[in-house]
Amino acid sequence: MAVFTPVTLDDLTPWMTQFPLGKALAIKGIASGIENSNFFIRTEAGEFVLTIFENLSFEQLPFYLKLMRRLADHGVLVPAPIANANGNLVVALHGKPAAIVSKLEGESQMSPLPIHCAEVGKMLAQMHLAGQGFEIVQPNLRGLAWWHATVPLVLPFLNEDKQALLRAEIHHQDAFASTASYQALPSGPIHADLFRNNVMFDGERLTGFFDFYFAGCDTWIFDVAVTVNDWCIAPETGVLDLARVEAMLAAYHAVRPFTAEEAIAWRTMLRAAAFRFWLSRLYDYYLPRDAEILTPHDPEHFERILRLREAASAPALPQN
Ligand SMILES: Nc1ncnc2c1ncn2[C@@H]1O[C@H](COP(=O)(O)OP(=O)(O)OP(=O)(O)O)[C@@H](O)[C@H]1O
Ligand SMILES: N[C@@H](CCO)C(=O)O
Repeated sequence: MAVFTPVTLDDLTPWMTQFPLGKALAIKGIASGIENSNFFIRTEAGEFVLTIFENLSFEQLPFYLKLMRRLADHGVLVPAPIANANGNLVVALHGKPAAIVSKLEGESQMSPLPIHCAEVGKMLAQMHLAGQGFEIVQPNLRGLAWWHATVPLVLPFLNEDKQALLRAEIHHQDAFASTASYQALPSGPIHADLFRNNVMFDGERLTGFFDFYFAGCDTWIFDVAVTVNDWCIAPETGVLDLARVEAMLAAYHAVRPFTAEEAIAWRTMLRAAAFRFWLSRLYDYYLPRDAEILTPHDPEHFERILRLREAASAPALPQN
């Protein structure tokens, strides 16, 4: 159950009159998802998704909604936010921020083949390029500063071995973040959570990226690493599947060539991407917010991946 704020058709009908979508005809809560209240809605203009944001504020939301609007306008397949009569993309519903976006066709591909990974790599590169020059700068709120704030909170729950791993990795990431190679990495708005459950496919055709609510400004190569660490692994072990890694990286590189600094950063970024989700999963596991996280994700999955990425060299990035 992921509807924290219920909405009925009677609630929706007067609220919808501010949107150019005709009359509201039906509303249905979406069961999956752990962050927000999501609904499929049908209006005279078609099918849409209504989201009520449970944790993000009115101040934070324009970054995400305007970014999605910009990406959609540049031909990147993402849900297009719908503005109300005053041009606002975020409007209060039951006292909380809410937005309507277009509904993507298709479903998540949880057992991707190299062809799916290539589609994701290509669209990810297109997304990075389309985000260049985006006027709102909001940092990745799960970046280095958040890691430093969060590591001390989870350390008391961990055994010595895990504590040592967490400490050593944040030290390694700090050291790399101060290098000239890191400073030279291309950056801009990134999705930052492009897991398989945040992409839709219709067969082999990618129909869209969604769930942009962890997006922020950070290095593009970190976004690639997050994506590879979920799409291109054996799910039980976290070991990289070379055919899928190569398919994703080659497709990305064909649209937006990797730089020499990114090749230097690659292995550290794969570790950073594993570390980020190990840490957030530890935090959600040991310090859950109210009753919202009903089934916390398994932290050990990303601990395993971090250990693997530390121990073994990563497949090289393509270079021109
Ligand atoms: N624009 C959209 N088009 C089609 N389906 C959507 C769209 N947005 C959300 N959904 C559906 O709603 C579900 C939950 O959405 P979403 O993943 O954004 O929720 P969430 O609360 O942020 O969850 P989580 O953080 O666990 O991913 C998705 O798995 C998807 O099936
Ligand atoms: N993708 C995150 C959840 C937040 O969307 C995880 O698997 O830990």
